[in-house]
Amino acid sequence: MDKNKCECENMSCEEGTGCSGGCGDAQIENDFSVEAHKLNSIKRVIGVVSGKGGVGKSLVASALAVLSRRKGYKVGVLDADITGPSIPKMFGINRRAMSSESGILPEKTHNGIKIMSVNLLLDSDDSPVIWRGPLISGVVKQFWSDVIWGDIDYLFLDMPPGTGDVPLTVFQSIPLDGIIIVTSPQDLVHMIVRKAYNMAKSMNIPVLGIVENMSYVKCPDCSKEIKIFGDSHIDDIAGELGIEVLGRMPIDPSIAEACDKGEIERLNNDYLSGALDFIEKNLKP
Ligand SMILES: Nc1ncnc2c1ncn2[C@@H]1O[C@H](COP(=O)(O)OP(=O)(O)OP(=O)(O)O)[C@@H](O)[C@H]1O
Repeated sequence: MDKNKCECENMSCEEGTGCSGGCGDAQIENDFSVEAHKLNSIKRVIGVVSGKGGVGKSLVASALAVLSRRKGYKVGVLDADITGPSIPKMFGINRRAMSSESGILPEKTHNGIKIMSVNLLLDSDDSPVIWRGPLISGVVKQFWSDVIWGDIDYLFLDMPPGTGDVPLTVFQSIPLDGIIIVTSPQDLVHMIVRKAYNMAKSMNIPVLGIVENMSYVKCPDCSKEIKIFGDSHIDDIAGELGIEVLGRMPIDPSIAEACDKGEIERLNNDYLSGALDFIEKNLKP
């Protein structure tokens, strides 16, 4: 078989890039893993992914970190969304990260969540990151190998959006214990979720489940739930793929306000508490 032309039907397999999904001759080497920093003891690594941008992936990663910290776990958030880093802003962090002879030190939030993001290394928050894929992947690897996370029970990875080259390299570089797919209710959702699911499966990474964001908005006067994007298909998709629906979040102005003010740690809702219960049960630190 022509090595540049894979005839399998694996969704992450593109002509010229080879196949990562187990189709014989055209299989590419899929282990680009890097060693974690020697001072790190990270028990569980959970990737939060989305098939496309803007669906609330960073919000879900941050909210899960906040909930698990409240339960007393040692928690970190690795912002692997290098071209659209939003984690520091959600936590109200605008300091620059420090380094020591041994490595880079993550910043700590008010409640003690450790954060690393490219925004903590740039001169200013609004400097654009106009780098190509390999450079971006290199930075994510450094966040794993050069950052002194120390002892962490749960490290949440805010993955780069989509199912292209960069998220693929992150999948291959960092030993993920599982991923959570974030989506919004819309017609394309079947295809988008399946793509993210197939990508994780082709890397042998367990898919923990799906979180649906922006499921509805509650009328402030009559509390009626209005489905702005139409009916949800998330149960059908989850059933088809044999995975769990871990939570549904409405469009909630208090969430948007907390994110904008950098006060996500003050949010008090239980939209994702079921998701954390599931994680605790299935991925004990
Ligand atoms: N359920 C919600 N209710 C209110 N606001 C929301 C909700 N979900 C997301 N938002 C708002 O949308 C913004 C963008 O969300 P977020 O950064 O999590 O998306 P993303 O999927 O990570 O985007 P990207 O893929 O571009 O990085 C948040 O900062 C927040 O203000």
